[in-house]
Amino acid sequence: MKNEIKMLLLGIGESGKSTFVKQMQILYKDGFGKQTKMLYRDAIRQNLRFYTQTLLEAVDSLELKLLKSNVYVAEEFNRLNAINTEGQILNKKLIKCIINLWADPSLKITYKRRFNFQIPDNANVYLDNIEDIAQPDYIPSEQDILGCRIPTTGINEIVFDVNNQTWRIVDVGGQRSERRKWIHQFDDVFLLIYVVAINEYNQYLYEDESTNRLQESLKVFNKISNNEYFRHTNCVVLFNKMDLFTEKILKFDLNVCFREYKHGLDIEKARLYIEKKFVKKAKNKNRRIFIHYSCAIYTENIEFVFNAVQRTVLENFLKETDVYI
Ligand SMILES: Nc1nc2c(ncn2[C@@H]2O[C@H](COP(=O)(O)OP(=O)(O)OP(=O)(O)O)[C@@H](O)[C@H]2O)c(=O)[nH]1
Ligand SMILES: [Mg+2]
Repeated sequence: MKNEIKMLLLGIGESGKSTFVKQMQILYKDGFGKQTKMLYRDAIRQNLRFYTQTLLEAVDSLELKLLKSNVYVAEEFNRLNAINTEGQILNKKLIKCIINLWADPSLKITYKRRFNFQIPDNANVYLDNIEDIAQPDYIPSEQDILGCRIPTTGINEIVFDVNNQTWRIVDVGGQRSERRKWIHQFDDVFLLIYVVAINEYNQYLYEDESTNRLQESLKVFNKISNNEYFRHTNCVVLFNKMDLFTEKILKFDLNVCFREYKHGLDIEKARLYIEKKFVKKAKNKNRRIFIHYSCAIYTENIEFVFNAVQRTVLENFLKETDVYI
């Protein structure tokens, strides 16, 4: 095989690229050291404060009312949040405020209507577990770390060996401002993985609240899959966040994203419809596009997907060498 296989992860912001890399760290390297865990602990606490602030702002914009007893709590939260600008600080008063606010029926309703504003679909997990996360001796578990959101700026790389093969996985930031850096990573890519958060069909971009996320992802895939650089590059489209998709698609129709879609609230039909939309974009029919579905926060699932990806690479490598025999 090759000395080193370079695999490039592309996809718009929040699709799950860095989560995939975290899984490689767990599966094929030595997981997370103490120092890294402490960095994630702080980031998780920051996530918690930010989610509460976002929900409070959304309560206002949706014109909902907090319980009378929580009006003061919200003011107190905003005051403390503004003083303690270091996001990782969760003192006792702040913790109490967050617990009370998260228990408020209006925050729960707001969270259910989250497609109207910007908050991740898994924000509830940390909010539900705030008491553990706030403990002074809290050390995040692997699962906590996999759920943590830190947008990538610049380039993030991981190199590891598996089955006598060295892999270099390159992860980039997917938000619009980050995408102009992508081109610097296009050389020598043996395998391109384009990650799509399939559940985001009713959400709008963080950086532009008038653009649907799945539409943006399709547009970016169109450019990438037809880019001269990748004319001969093996390409996997990874439809990620299947756990959130299967839950959401039974409640929210896909026609909010594709107006012509008329198959109703059906997981299989919606999944295949989206898959076809992506496959159709890749015009070069001499190169196969491989499709996989995933839930990047589950280690076993990503192990399974990565094994399948390795088989794909091996088969293609054999085909390529055939040509030279
Ligand atoms: N429930 C669920 N959450 C996921 C899944 N994959 C990723 N996430 C969460 O989605 C959020 C965004 O994931 P990231 O890996 O940071 O996304 P990214 O593509 O690296 O984003 P950028 O760095 O901004 O380009 C994180 O909070 C992850 O925990 C999934 O399959 N299911
Ligand atoms: Mg990232």
